Amino acid sequence: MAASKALMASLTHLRPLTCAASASASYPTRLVPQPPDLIKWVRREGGFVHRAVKITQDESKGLGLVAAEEIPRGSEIIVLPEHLPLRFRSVELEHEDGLHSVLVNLARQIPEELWAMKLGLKLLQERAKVGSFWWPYISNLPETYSVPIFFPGEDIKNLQYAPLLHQVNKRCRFLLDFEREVKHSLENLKPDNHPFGGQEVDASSLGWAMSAVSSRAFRLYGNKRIDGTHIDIPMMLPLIDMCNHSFNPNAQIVQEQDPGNLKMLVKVVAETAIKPDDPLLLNYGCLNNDLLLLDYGFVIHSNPYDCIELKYDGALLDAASMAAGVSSPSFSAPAPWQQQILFQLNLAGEAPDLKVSLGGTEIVEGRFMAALRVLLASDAETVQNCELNTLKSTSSEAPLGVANEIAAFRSVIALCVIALGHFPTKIMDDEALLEESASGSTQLATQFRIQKKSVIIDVMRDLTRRVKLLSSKETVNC
Ligand SMILES: C[S@@+](CC[C@H](N)C(=O)[O-])C[C@H]1O[C@@H](n2cnc3c(N)ncnc32)[C@H](O)[C@@H]1O
Repeated sequence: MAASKALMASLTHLRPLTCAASASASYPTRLVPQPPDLIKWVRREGGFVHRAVKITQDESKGLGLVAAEEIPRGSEIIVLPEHLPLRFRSVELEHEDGLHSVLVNLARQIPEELWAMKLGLKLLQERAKVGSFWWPYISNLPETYSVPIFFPGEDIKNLQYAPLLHQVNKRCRFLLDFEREVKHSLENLKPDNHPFGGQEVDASSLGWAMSAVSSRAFRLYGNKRIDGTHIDIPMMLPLIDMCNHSFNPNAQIVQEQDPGNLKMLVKVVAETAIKPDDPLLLNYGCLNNDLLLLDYGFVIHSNPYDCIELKYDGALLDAASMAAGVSSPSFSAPAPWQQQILFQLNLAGEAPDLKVSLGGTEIVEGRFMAALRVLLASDAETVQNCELNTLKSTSSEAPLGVANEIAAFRSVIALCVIALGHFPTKIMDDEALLEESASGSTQLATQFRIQKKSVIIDVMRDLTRRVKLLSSKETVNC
């Protein structure tokens, strides 16, 4: 079967666009068994790769780059000339004698939040083309991705966290709908006009391309707008995208103009001195585990940016604050002056944003903190004498008095208890499951939900400490 597929590909000058079933999450195989040497290719194409750079297999992160010898701080590690990054250039595509205007039209149907699919179309096109300039790069890409759109249904449920389930379902639904759109646009196209050389494209190959881009592309400066600001463009950066992620990176990406030809160079520069055998690590962004799992297929233990999302709901908040000892909270029936502040916080009104978060660097999202303080206060004047920014900040010390602050923190603690109770399993059960030889996706889903529960527990700990501290202090008024 595989041999006949390969034969077909060579006869038709095409490469098949399939997405293999996921192997091990940490060791995904590459698109071809022995892909070309990426470092040599980058150098051959006029790029620079520091002699210390080697590609190696990391224990849990797939392939990665390491330094074989010391690299001093500030050194250039990789430099890519302008023609190596892979990007979606609609203007160029439209001018290619109408051949790929199909791609441009398809790209227009992709919602902005799924930008990775747009560049994914270009990646699929290049993957299908024999003789593609980027084949040495594309053949080095993983064959499978550990993102949840490829999880079995049971493991999507195993995430146990509604906001992420919603995002995963949305992406799966999009891929199925988009598959139909793509098939429809490709119907009756002559082979010469077919952007994928006549090959079938389905939800699985679209998912492969979207995940390849979301887990590897970087959003960099593109051309300048008239006002001098730069357009943000996602690009796939050969070799640079072999760097794994850390919130404490030792390297960073910089863009510079080549003084010779004024073209844009993309560089990786050592941010710290890098010791022999150290991995070369970039920071993909201050991302919570939802985004890391959804786009990159991994989660970070004790991620300082991880948070949980809750809906601002008056009835639930009344229940939580009553459980915390507040006698008659007014969350579901705010006074007009309180309602007015909720409007300002966009927690009430015609199109309110009711998503609030706990955890991360803020502990309690500013808008939510202000709402709690205001709704638990009884004196309009004291509240109106306070700046909204002061009310939003957890580091402002009890701006409406100690009793108010304690009631607000206790209400959040009670809310955390309710949120924890919504998870069908306890951390202990999850940890026991991880001890068993569960599949890669079950392990990822389990690690994800353990981290979410840990965020809630950490918020409770932090707020309990604050309540204790406040209880021992005198009343502080704004
Ligand atoms: C830009 S690529 C890096 C190269 C990749 N490891 C490979 O084998 O091609 C990003 C992918 O690397 C893996 N990765 C990067 N940083 C990681 C980390 N800190 N923990 C776990 N996996 C990581 C994830 O699979 C992610 O989707």
